Amino acid sequence: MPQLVLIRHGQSAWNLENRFTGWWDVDLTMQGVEEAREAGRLMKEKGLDFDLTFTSLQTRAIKTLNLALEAMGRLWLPTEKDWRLNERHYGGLTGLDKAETAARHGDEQVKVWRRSFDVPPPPMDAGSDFDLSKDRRYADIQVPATESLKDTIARVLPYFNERIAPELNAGQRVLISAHGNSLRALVKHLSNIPDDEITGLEIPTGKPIVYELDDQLNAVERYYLHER
Ligand SMILES: O=C(O)[C@H](O)COP(=O)(O)O
Repeated sequence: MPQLVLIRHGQSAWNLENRFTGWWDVDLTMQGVEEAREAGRLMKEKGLDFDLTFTSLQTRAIKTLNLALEAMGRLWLPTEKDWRLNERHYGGLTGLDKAETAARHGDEQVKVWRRSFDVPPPPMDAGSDFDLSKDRRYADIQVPATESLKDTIARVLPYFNERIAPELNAGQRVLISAHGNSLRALVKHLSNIPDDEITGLEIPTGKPIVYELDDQLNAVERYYLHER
């Protein structure tokens, strides 16, 4: 039975500061580092092991993966990094304080920007302090100006189908370290969750989610490892 584990990065500096982050490359806090190590210890203690790992091009997810693998004695495992596992791009909200933005635009509007399925936040202005279009890691792609969850799914899913699903089908045990919304995209697909329900799913930082999949890669079971 194919085995897939998903983990959202540990607490980041801007999770702590309550700022919209998206593609901006913030580091883990000390708590985030500890969450990642604890996730690795838990996976080892529960007897989980992997053959292949995948992550985004963002420091917080890469570090979470490495800290968890280190705790498992598995830093040597192969890792593929791809921008398509990045967090949803937060557009012009990037860097803003979530509470201040709600005070200015209202809770309802901020809820739409954060949790609607297909309404993207306002686009980022070219040349903004948080514009990553000239970042070397994105030299080969068009960096989005903003993304809804639907837009995020439109790049996460093809990547999953092209690069990850064939490995699962070949019997490889896979660990993916990514972000709240890129993981929502995957959970929506694997667990067949409707558009209007997926936005209610909150994924906590640093808690491994275990998927037991059937041969068509549909979820037989999905659970948080710390709850078993
Ligand atoms: O990008 C961010 O700010 C967070 O990682 C996820 O934000 P959200 O909870 O608003 O989707």
